[in-house]
Amino acid sequence: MNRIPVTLITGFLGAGKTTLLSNLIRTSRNRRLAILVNEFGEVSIDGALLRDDGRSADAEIHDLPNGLIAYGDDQDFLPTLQVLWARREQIDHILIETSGLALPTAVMERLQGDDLAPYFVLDATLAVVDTPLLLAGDFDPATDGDPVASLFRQQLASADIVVLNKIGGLDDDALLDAEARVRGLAPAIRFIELAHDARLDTRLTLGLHLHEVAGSGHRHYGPVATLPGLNLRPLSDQRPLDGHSHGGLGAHSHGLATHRHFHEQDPGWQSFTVSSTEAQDADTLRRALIAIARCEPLLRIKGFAPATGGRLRIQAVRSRVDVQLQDADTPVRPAQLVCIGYHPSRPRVIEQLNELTGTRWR
Ligand SMILES: Nc1nc2c(ncn2[C@@H]2O[C@H](COP(=O)(O)OP(=O)(O)OP(=O)(O)O)[C@@H](O)[C@H]2O)c(=O)[nH]1
Repeated sequence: MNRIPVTLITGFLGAGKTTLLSNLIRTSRNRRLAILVNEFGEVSIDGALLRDDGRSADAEIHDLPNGLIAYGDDQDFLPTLQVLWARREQIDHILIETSGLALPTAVMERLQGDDLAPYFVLDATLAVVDTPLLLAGDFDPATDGDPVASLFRQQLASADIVVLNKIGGLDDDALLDAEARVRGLAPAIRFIELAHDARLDTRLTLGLHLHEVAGSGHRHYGPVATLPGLNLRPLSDQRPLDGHSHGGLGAHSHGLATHRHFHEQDPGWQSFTVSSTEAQDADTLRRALIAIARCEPLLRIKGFAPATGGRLRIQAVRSRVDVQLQDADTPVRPAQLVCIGYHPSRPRVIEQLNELTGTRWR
């Protein structure tokens, strides 16, 4: 029985995961793809973007609303995979985009559990990196336990492949510097790939079989027993995955219950949606969002807004804000902006949007 290969795409907020996926869908016409998109925030923007791009003809998109896909209380992951397995004749490969605030290890663990391992096989885990932000030191820890730096590092450490994205305009020295930083943060990374404009060759991305061992049914991710140089075995009451290494912690063993704490969301990370029914002017909105991103602890803003002659598509990563007018026949709907940050204030964002755009937000 052929298992369905699964590729995980992880990476910090705004690194370019959805853009990369969109490009992969477009260039993988010979593979039938199922895409699971998992976002932090109650409104799904990424699934809409993938569908909107009109490139999803050969791919089916599933939005998974729980920002922590496959974590302890996620009720959607298993049923979704069961549905996909039931339709396996129509699916060649599954791609899962984790939220920018999740670790991929929860999915990796679930895939290797007894209920899924006979049917699915992890192909590879890719971590997408916003290279200019990496080079600017935005992921260097500001303080001990800095939430951005520590999540970024754990995401890299969980991956097989790091994809350096947004590299247009970077010279060789900058790329070597980025590679050295990645290797310093995650020495066990197997490959580093360069994505020009969020484009990767599908041959370097899908069908890599990085987690298969010839001649055996399947192997578990990172069991202590197979860590290089370690002659350890999982304890008798542990499943093999219980002993694995987390970024920065080194190899260690612990039970599944203790394991959970690594996957719990830091409550400081918050997402909220602001909306407006009034038409927005692209330039005014862009300037307003730049000003807001500079004074509020927001790391990501994305969504849509109505405008005269069409609708605006808004994408902001920190204070880099992109507002694009899309053609008039896309349906106009109330503006919905998903804002994600570390202890951001919704009332302050609304107050500033009202003031800076001259329109009413709530
Ligand atoms: N210049 C440039 N911009 C890029 C590239 N890749 C993505 N972007 C832009 O970066 C922004 C975020 O891209 P997304 O693909 O939505 O990022 P993401 O990682 O899916 O974001 P979250 O799901 O919110 O974590 C968008 O404005 C993209 O157009 C790239 O290679 N070069």
